[in-house]
Amino acid sequence: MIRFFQKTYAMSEKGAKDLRGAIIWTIVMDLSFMFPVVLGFKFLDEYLGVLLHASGSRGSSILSYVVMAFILFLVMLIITYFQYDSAYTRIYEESARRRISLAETLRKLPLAFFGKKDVADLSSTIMEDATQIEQLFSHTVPQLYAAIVTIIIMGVMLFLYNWQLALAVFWVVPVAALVFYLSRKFQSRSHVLLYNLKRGISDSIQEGLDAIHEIKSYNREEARSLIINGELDNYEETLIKSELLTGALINVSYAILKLGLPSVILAGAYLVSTGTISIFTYLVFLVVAARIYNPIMEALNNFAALIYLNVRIDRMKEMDHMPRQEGRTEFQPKNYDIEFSNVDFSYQDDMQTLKHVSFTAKQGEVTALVGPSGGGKSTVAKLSARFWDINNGRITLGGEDISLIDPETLLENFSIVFQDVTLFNASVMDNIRLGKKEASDKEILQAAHLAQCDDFVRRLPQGYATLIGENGEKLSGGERQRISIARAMLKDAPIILLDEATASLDAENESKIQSALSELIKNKTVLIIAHRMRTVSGADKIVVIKNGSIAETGAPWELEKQQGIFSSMVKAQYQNN
Ligand SMILES: Nc1ncnc2c1ncn2[C@@H]1O[C@H](COP(=O)(O)OP(=O)(O)OP(=O)(O)O)[C@@H](O)[C@H]1O
Repeated sequence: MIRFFQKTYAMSEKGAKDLRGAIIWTIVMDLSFMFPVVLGFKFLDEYLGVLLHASGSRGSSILSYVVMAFILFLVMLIITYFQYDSAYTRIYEESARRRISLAETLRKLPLAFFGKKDVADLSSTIMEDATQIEQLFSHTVPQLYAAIVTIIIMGVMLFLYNWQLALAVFWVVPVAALVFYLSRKFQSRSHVLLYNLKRGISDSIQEGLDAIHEIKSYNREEARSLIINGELDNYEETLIKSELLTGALINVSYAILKLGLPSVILAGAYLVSTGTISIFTYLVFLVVAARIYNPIMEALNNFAALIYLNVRIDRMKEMDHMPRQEGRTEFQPKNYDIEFSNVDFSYQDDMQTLKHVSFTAKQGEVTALVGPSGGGKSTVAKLSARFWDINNGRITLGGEDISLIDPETLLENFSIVFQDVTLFNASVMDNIRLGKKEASDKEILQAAHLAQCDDFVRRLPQGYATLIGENGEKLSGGERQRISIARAMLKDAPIILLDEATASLDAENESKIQSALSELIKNKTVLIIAHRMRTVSGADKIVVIKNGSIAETGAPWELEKQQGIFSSMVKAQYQNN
């Protein structure tokens, strides 16, 4: 049973055990709700038995019934407490565990996985889905399983008591369940459809918000609204259709269940008239028939909710089964040379991005990746830090295969300065501190100074304590980049990955960043994505990447002599300047 719950509901072992406990307590609670009915019948049997089936005998006093009722009330109270504790407290604990485990999964996914589209989707899986699931687990699931077991127990007891009337009570249940079962396929399909539509809408909204500047500057607000409105209309239409059909099927099931009571009335009256059963038995079944269909309807309702749960659980399982990046957490390389040997890589199955890429970026040297746009420079740089795992070949750091090293451990050795700097709505100081969380204020100020941040920070209202807005919106591109360089300085990792995209900066800013960078890269393994040939002349080694393959490699002066791609790029750039 534990295994079944773990597999079906993507639960931890402890969570599955707690769910079993919640179900057992809910069964006990459901059965305990029959205590007053049983006591009532015993009372009726004793006091009115003579009238009903000529066998009553007054054994107990009314006071003893009051005492028994009080004791039963206390027992029911205790049972309800345990049911509450098992269904709510523990299931919510499992929910917390589930969220933590999803967050852990995210940590182990390749960095490249976190495209903008997926981030909206992932946060909705962690927050919204996990909340829905926790509600279903605390209410629906224990109630459903408990209702099934309770109804079976009561059914067996009623059949043993009188099979003809039990048949009159229960014939409707399999028929109603059959209608429900037949509708299950439809419900399940429409829930998957609705869920995916909803995910699509949140992606579109997220995308719209992310690109709000572009949308406004190109006057695309109306077109964008039309797209989102269209998606919302489609969702609404599908939702109404699904609700109508699901509602209709559920109501057919309810209507069938409602035939149960008239069946008992008719069959009971007939059996009493033929003297097959006593009026007392008839009464018992009438009371049972009046009470039993509500829990069955509830069970059917819960069953419908469970179908919805499955869609969400499947999404969680999908996340759980995504390929994770794992590896050794101890890593002491003998040096920091990065070596690519025959590396093949593709983002999508049908398109190879890198083909047989081999080169070495040596420690203490600057290796510049150059080549036409879209050739694969950024891809090579990111692969060296294991943002993705490669398809073929080997990438080593200090002779050790990086695919065997835990990505977080590996990244401790990298300082990365890319074009798209991410800043947080915190102070300048705290944004730089991201490079080394235990750094003292003095170290941070030193790194900021080296990265030429002092002059622009001085102009900010509270200096280094100024909050810089969502993703540093109050700063210019060059200022953001210098903060990113300060972070890298502070981290002082042995390998530097640098996207030297400073072409958009003015001359003063550019020279400041260049001097900051020259401080940063001293004595490190430096892999630089170079856009300007001027800066590349100082590199120790050039690797020209074109169409995903290495076209040329060597020292700048060697390549200039070859009159190949590199030399024509250098010439083209000088002609343009
Ligand atoms: N996340 C991604 N998913 C799918 N394809 C991608 C992804 N990132 C890059 N590509 C594709 O891989 C190829 C190489 O891209 P890459 O960014 O490595 O080139 P690049 O040489 O750095 O270009 P640029 O100089 O313009 O920055 C391109 O065809 C690009 O469209």
